[in-house]
Amino acid sequence: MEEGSTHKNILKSPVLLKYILHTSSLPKEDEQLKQLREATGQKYDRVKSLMNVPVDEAQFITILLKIMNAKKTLEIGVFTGYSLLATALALPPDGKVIAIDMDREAYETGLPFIQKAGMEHKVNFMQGDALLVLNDLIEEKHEGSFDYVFVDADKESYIKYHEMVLKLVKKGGTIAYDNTLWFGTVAMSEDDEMEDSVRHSRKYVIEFNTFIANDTRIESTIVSIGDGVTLCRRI
Ligand SMILES: C[S@@+](CC[C@H](N)C(=O)[O-])C[C@H]1O[C@@H](n2cnc3c(N)ncnc32)[C@H](O)[C@@H]1O
Repeated sequence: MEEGSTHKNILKSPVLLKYILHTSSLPKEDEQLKQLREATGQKYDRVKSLMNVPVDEAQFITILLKIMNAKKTLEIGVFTGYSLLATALALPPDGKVIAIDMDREAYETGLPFIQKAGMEHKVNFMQGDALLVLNDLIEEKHEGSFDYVFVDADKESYIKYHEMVLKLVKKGGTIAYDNTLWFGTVAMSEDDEMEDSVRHSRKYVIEFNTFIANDTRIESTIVSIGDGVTLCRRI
């Protein structure tokens, strides 16, 4: 199978994606990440499996976390844990990632690979609705303490997550929002053809992108990797 063809990617040239992956000094894909993706593909249908972040995006997250010297991180939207394991692997030995998802079964599908990679001690999985768990974290005095937050859950709630995450991330810290180019549809016309499921969340992604572009509490840019990642720096 052509490399990259199983991944959701805004970059439409598989040849260029292959070049990028083979011309980076980071390992293309950790063995346990590879196995986690394969196990996800065996358990879930193709559409669901595509929820794992693509390889080039995971590499981008890896280098970002290392450049930042990130230690305390948060993830909203774990699924089977591809971005979670990539994050844990990039953190120093005493690094931590609090990982929130309502779906424990999906997390447990990926857990054996997190364990085999020797990363379980860095992960604190919290099952529940993300808004409620974030509220608990704020009440439990985690305010202003996270170096990095990755948001990859329901697009309808991105603006609400943003308000809560702004309380949790430290000044100068980074927030990354996944899927903000939404298959490229954010720049398409309302009348263009697209699947109903894509059209449904597109509206929320566009609202979120406009909101972020006008939020003076952060600096932000949209990076055209994966399905689009909005990087924010809390001022
Ligand atoms: C796109 S997937 C995450 C993919 C993951 N980052 C990866 O790389 O494998 C989105 C996840 O968000 C979770 N989710 C959606 N809405 C949620 C909510 N309100 N609270 C907690 N988790 C939620 C879903 O259960 C799903 O597992």
